[in-house]
Amino acid sequence: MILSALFPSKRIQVLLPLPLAGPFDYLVEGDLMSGAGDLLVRRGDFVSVPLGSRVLQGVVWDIAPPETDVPAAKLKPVYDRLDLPPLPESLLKFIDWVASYSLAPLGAVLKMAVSVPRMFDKAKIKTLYRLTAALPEKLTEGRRAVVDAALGDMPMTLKDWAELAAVGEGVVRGMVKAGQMVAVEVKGDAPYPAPDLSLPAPRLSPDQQEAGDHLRGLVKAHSFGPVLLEGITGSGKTEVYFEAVAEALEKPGGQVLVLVPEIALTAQWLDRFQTRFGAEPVVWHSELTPVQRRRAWWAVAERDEKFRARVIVGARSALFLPFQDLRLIVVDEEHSPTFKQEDGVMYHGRDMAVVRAMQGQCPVVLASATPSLETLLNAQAEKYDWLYMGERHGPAVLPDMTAIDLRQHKLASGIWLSDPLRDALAENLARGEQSLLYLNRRGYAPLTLCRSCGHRMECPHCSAWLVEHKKGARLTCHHCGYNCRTPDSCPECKAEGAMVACGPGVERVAEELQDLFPEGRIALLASDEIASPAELRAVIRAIEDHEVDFIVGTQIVTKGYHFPLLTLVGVVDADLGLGGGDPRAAERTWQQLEQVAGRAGRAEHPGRVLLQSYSPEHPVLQALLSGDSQAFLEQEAHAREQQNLPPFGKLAAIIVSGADFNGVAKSARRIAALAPKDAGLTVLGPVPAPMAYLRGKNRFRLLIKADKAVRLQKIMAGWLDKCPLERGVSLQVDIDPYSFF
Ligand SMILES: Nc1ncnc2c1ncn2[C@@H]1O[C@H](COP(=O)(O)OP(=O)(O)OP(=O)(O)O)[C@@H](O)[C@H]1O
Ligand SMILES: [Zn+2]
Repeated sequence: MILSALFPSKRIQVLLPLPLAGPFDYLVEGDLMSGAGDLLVRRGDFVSVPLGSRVLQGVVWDIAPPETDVPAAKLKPVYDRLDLPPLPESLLKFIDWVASYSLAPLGAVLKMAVSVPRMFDKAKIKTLYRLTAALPEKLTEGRRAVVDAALGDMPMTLKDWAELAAVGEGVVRGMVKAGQMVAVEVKGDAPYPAPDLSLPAPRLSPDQQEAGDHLRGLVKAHSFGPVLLEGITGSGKTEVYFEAVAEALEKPGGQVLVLVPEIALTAQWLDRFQTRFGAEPVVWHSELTPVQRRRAWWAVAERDEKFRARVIVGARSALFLPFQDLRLIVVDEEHSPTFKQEDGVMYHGRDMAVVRAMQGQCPVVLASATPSLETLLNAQAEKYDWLYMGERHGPAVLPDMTAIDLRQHKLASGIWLSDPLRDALAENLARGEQSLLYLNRRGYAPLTLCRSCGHRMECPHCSAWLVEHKKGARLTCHHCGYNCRTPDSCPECKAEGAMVACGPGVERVAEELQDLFPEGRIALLASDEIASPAELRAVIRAIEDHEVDFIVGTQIVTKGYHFPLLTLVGVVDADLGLGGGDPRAAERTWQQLEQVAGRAGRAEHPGRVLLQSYSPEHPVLQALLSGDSQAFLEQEAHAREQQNLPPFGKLAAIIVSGADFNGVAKSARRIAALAPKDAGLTVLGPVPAPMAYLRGKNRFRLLIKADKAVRLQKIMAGWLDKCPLERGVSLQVDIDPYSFF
C-alpha cells in the first residue's frame, strides 16, 4: 500500500499496429505519472511498450479500462510517450468503426493509420555547417582537406564534413571556432504552401451556381450530411465542388479531403486545383516516398493552423490521416470500383468516407456522372441530398452513340477493328481531331496456346492464363506478377513455332492501328505501360498539345479526362465484362462505357461513340444507345431487390485459403457446419473459388446472405470465433464483396 502511494501507477490499454483483435493492458508509472498520481498520457497518445522481447510503438486506447483478471503485478510498464501529436478522437472512433464493420482485427486497422515509414522521427531543425567566403591562404593539412571536400556550397553536418575529408570531427570543430565555418539552421520538413482564396473563380452557369451554393451552405453549417452530386460527363462537377472546398478553406485551419479513384491519374485535376487555388494540394497515396509521407502526415496532424495542410487529395488510405479540423470530404467518381480495398482490411472507401464524415461531423459530397446504385437509392430515399446537372458546360453536348453489330460487320481473323470503325478513325485523323480506342484489357493477348496440342499457358501459382506482353517478350500473370519469356516452342508437346496469341489486349489494338495509319501518333494508356505519375503527366500533356492522334487505353482513360480535341471514342469490345456471376457486372460495364463515351466531344467539336458488340440488344448497350439509363437502373435495382442483394439485403463472403488443399477444404466445411441456425443467415457453399488457386494458395469461398435487419457482423464475429482452422489456413471476411473470384 505504502509502496504504491510512493510510486503511483495506473493501468491503461495500448493498441499495437499488429493484426490483434484488441489492445493490451500496460502499467503507467514513473515519469508518466504526475506527483499527484495523475496520468500524463492521454487517449490517442503514441507510446512505446514492450511486447515479448521487442519494443513496439502503439497508441493509448483506453486510460480507464475495466479491471481484468490480469493482476497489476504481471503487467509490463509503458516505456515512454513519443513526441508525436496524439491521434484525434474522430480518427480513433473511425478506426473502431471500420474494425467492427469489416470484422478486421482492430490492430490491423490501426496499422493503416500509423504505418507511415519513419514517421516517428519528426524532421527536426538541423544545424549544418558551410565554409565562410574568406578563408586564410595558409591552412593546416587537415583543414585544407576539409576545404577540398566541399560539395559546392552545400551545408553539411560536422560528421559528414569529417567523413568526406577523412579527418577527425575535432578538425572541423576547430574551423567553426576559428570562424572558417559557419552554422546554418535548416528546417526539416517545410510546410505546404497555403491555398489562395482570392483568386478568381470561373463564372458558374445557373445550374452550377445553384449546386455550388447548396454545398457552400452545408459546409457553413458544419454538420454531417451526405450529398450526391450527379451531373452528366462534362457538366462541371469539379468546379461545383471546388465551391465547397473554397468555403471550407474560409475557416482558418479548416481541412478538406478529396478522394479520387486512382491517384496516379489526377494530373489534370491537380492543374485545375492549382489554377483555382494557386497552390498544389497535398497528395497522399501508396507510392509516396517515406519522406513525402512523413511530411504529409505531420502537416495534416499539425495543430498550428498556419502551418497545417489544408487540402489533401488521395487514395482511400487518406481516410486514415489524423485530420485536426476536417470540414469537407469529396469522393470524386464515387461509383469507381477502385475505392474497394480487396486485400488486408477489406473496406469500401466511399462507404467509409460517409462514416468518417459522420464521425467528423462534416458534409460528404459523392460526385459522379454514373452514380452507384447504392448511392442513387440512398438519394431516392432522401437519406442523401441530391443535386443534378443535366447539361454540359458551354456549347458542348453529349456525343452520339452508335452500335456496330459485329454479326453483320464480321471481323477477319486477327483483326479487331471493324470497317465502320476504321472509316471513322480515318475521317477523324483527316479532320485533325483525336480518337480514343477503349479496351479494358492490358497487354498484347489474354491467352497464348499451342496450335499443335492445344496447351494453354497458365500461371503456375494461380488458376489464370498468362497474358502476353510484347514489350520484353514476356508472359505475365496479372494476379501474382509471375512472368516468363514467351516460349518459341510448346512447353508441352515441344512443337516449334506453334504458340499463338489469342484475343486482343490494348497493345495488339495499338499494333493494328499503327498498321492502318503508319503516320498516326499513338499513345498507349494502361497501368503497366506508364511507369510513374510523372510519365503519365507527360503523356497527358502530349495529348493536350495535340502531339497524339490516337489514344488506346484501358479503364484508366475512363476517369475524368478532358481533351477538347477528342471527338471519337471507339469501344473495341462492348460486351467485355458482361459475363460472369458478379451481381454488379452490368452496372459496372454501363458505368465504364458511359464514362469512356463521356470523353468525346467535351468542347466545341461534337463527339461520337462507336460500340463494337455481338449483342447490341443487351440492356446495358440499349441504355447507352438510347441515352435513357433510368429504365436500365430501375431494372438493375429491381433484380437486386428480388434476390435480396445489397443494398436491399446484406451479403458477405468468407474466403478460406492455404497451401494445403485438404486443410482448406476441411476448414471451409467446418465453418459451414458451425453456422448459427435460426440467426437469419443463408450460407451458400463452401465451394472452390472461381480462382481456386491464387499465389500458390488453394481457395474456397462461402457466401452469406441476410436480411437488412440482421446484425450480420455481430453474428458472424461470434460464429467465426468458434471455428478452429486447420494449420496454415487463413480466413478473410469480405463484407459487401465487390469481387467474387
Ligand atoms: N463554369 C465554368 N467555367 C469555365 N469552365 C468550366 C465551367 N464549368 C466547367 N468548365 C470546364 O468544363 C470542363 C468539364 O468540367 P468537369 O471536368 O468539371 O466536368 P465533370 O462533370 O467533372 O465531368 P466528368 O464526369 O466527365 O469528369 C472542364 O474543362 C472545366 O474546366
Ligand atoms: Zn499467378
